[in-house]
Amino acid sequence: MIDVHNMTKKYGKLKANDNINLSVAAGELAVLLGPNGAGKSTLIKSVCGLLRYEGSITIGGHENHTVEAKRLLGYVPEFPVLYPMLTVGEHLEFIAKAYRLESWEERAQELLRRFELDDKQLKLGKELSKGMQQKVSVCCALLPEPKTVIFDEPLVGLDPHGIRELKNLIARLRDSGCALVVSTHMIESMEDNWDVTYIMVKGKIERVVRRGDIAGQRLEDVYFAITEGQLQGGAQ
Ligand SMILES: Nc1ncnc2c1ncn2[C@@H]1O[C@H](COP(=O)(O)OP(=O)(O)OP(=O)(O)O)[C@@H](O)[C@H]1O
Repeated sequence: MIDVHNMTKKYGKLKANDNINLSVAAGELAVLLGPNGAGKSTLIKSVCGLLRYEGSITIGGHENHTVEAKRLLGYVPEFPVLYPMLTVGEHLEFIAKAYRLESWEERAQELLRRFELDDKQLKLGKELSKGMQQKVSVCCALLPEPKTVIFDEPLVGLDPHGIRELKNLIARLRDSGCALVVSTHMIESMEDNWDVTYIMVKGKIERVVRRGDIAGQRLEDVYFAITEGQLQGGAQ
């Protein structure tokens, strides 16, 4: 569903993403790990068509800037961007109209209930706390029932109820055949559900780890072995 092929993104002379190859199939959850500045958000923004890059990125076989690709893709950014003067309910209505959804109201209510926002529907974007904004951002991304969803640090700022709900929702999306990418520093939060993990260091994919490859080991331990080894390697 998501295919990144020989993708490089430069900011001036800096290669924030250096010849990245990544592939996520339907029903697969890919975790993206890496130290601060490794290039995770740059990769995610490139996949979502928000940055220019060299190489190729397709979603469901469609070049990622096409309408067909965008219809398949949901994106939960690291920092939620809401319209300050739209209410919570109006955000969902806006998405429904933009995607020309039919019979969306029931789903919208279910999403809002799940994240305890059903009594906040008349609140304006600018009146919401950071965590509430994050929850609205998740509801907006999932309302069109995308076949691929990309989450950039989705659990940051959520309360314990929100964290549990989002983790359950991510597991359900995976079971229902969605291709998922989750970038996170909270490695333990994904221990139960991941299929493949891409570990990024200094703009490159340093290691691709499949669950079966590390039987008995914790993902966190694998991560430190690779990234701390790299830091020592970098000093050579
Ligand atoms: N708009 C920009 N202009 C110039 N350099 C940028 C820009 N955005 C990111 N960078 C640089 O690109 C590199 C990768 O940044 P990126 O935000 O992708 O890392 P990250 O892995 O998501 O980090 P974090 O875990 O801190 O969110 C960093 O060196 C960063 O300074």
